[in-house]
Amino acid sequence: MNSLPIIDISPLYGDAPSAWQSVASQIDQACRQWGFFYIKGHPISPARITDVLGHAQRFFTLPVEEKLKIDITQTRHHRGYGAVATEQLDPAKPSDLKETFDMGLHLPADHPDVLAHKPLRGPNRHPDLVGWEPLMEQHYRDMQALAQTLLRAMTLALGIERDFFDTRFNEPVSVLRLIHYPPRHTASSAEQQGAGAHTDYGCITLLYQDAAGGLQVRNVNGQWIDAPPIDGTFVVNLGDMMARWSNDRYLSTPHRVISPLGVDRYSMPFFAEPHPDTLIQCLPGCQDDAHPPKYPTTTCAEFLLSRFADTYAYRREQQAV
Ligand SMILES: O=C(O)CCC(=O)C(=O)O
Ligand SMILES: [Fe+2]
Repeated sequence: MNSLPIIDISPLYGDAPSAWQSVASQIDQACRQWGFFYIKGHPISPARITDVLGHAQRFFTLPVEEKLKIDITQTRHHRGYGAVATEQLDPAKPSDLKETFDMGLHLPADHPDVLAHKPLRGPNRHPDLVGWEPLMEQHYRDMQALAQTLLRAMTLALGIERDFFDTRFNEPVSVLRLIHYPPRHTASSAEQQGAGAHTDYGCITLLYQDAAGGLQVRNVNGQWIDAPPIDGTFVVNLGDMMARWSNDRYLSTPHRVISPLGVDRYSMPFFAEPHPDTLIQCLPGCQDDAHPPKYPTTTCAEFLLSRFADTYAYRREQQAV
């Protein structure tokens, strides 16, 4: 249990339907043992990654007043820039040493959910940088498609209808996040972590990380294992909604980021989360007399909002008014 599995998902893009079964069973095993794995053979090109990363670096080097023009704490629908220490993933540690940009599905002002002031629904808030908006909107769509391909493979392992997730990811609340971890300067400053230990909230997360390193995953024996950058891969992990859906057959595993000494780190997680009204309840194949449902039924939006309130002080303040 010292290194994460690497799964080649290129057969999911070929013509042989039987290849799906083999990829699905590798994913199934990784989800049960780790809740974490790498994928290679995915369709997101290296040129795209370089382009998005270059834009992220350009954005994060802007003066903070410029970035705060799209301050996430001034929104109710979770879009825009989060300055250093906006988020505290581990309540036992200081706030995280990272800055972020979050975007979701762009919904215009006249969309029924926006008119009804539904939480997490609304327009994206992009910085005013040439080429930014079309690139990020395209990347969001491509990451969503990749997530849904993986989820379709997972339906084979979970024994549910092939389109189970597709129907639930209509107008999803998935988030594409860009993160900059400023360098840590002394070994003792490890106390303030880049990202404190946490589990993800959603369904699955696809993470690109640059070459700096620092991501760690807690294995089933409670040891922290490095998840080093591997060229051409994404790190995939399951979030709490998938653990709930699968009655903990699939693991939502704690992880954290220790910022490397003296170097900046950039990463880009894509959090795949379904339509806000989706019921998160134990799947039929994941329960029996010996394994009754462990979690009460909730909805995607209700669950996400309660987790956001745990990690963001500004959201607790918003909910109090
Ligand atoms: O930046 C990373 O490598 C991981 C970030 C993370 O775990 C998160 O944002 O949920
Ligand atoms: Fe995470």
